[in-house]
Amino acid sequence: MLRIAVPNKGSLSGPAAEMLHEAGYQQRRESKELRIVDPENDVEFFYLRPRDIAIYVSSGQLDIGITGRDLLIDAGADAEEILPLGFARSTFRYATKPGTANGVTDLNGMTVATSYEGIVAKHLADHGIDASVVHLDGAVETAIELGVAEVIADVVETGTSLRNAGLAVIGEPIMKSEAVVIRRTGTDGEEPKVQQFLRRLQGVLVARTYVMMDYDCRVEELEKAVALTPGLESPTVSPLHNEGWVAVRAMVPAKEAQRIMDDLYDIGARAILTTAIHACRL
Ligand SMILES: Nc1ncnc2c1ncn2[C@@H]1O[C@H](COP(=O)(O)OP(=O)(O)OP(=O)(O)O)[C@@H](O)[C@H]1O
Ligand SMILES: O=P(O)(O)OC[C@H]1O[C@H](OP(=O)(O)OP(=O)(O)O)[C@H](O)[C@@H]1O
Ligand SMILES: [Mg+2]
Repeated sequence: MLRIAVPNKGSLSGPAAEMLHEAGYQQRRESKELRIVDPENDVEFFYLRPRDIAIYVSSGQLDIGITGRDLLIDAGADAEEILPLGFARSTFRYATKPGTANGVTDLNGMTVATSYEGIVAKHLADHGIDASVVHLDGAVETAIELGVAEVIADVVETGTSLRNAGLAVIGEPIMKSEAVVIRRTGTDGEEPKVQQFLRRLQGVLVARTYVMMDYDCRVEELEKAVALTPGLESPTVSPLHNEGWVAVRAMVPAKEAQRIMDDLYDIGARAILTTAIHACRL
């Protein structure tokens, strides 16, 4: 049975449960459940603190886990990313009151407050900066106002928390993060159960980002039309009863669907329609 760690709380837990549900896996019914077995899919889910997931996976007790890239790196555990999942996107950045510093090279001798001590200590060391790091559990934006630090390093999503605290980011992002699937470093990547789990999640990602597009066009315009809708492998082209016309079917990125429909219309395609993809195996 595949043993999988999933976040039990915080920004990652809701979207992770939703994605697993879309991939056909049973999920817990109430938030106090710490572990459930999904016998039909031969999987057991362990609901753990997102920050701890890399540690459990690196210990070898659990096969794979879902966590944030930033949390994985911060843990410094023996685990590696195998599939980015496209949700819980954020950047990790330094921020100060305006006028305190302009970038990491100005941080010598300062104190940096953060919940991600592993990332920050390494980043400072990599840049040869001698600064102190104070570990706080959360709400680190307040640390500057209360005199605990001159600088913070924290997750930034919309930037609202920083603005509310009168802080501004400095320097380049330390890293970009999103939810990721992880496994113990160096484990067998070909394990069929793991591969099947990854294929299911990839199927959800594709179903979320692509739509199916169908249209009719004149044979003379087919090459131009196919250039607009190349599909993943190649589009399906079927003859129509009316001679000189074909029907074309291809997957297109959902974000570009409206523009592609306009372009197809302009070259004479008609009856252009899109349908949602519910599930997929590439
Ligand atoms: N607005 C956000 N706030 C916090 N984390 C976010 C946000 N957007 C994305 N994330 C990602 O979610 C993960 C942090 O989740 P975690 O559960 O540890 O903290 P949280 O969502 O702040 O919850 P809590 O503060 O209740 O512990 C990180 O990978 C982080 O990059
Ligand atoms: O850029 P934003 O959209 O404002 O999001 C980022 C903020 O959200 C998180 O805090 P959270 O609310 O989880 O509280 P915490 O700091 O106590 O974890 C994070 O630590 C930042 O403070
Ligand atoms: Mg938080």
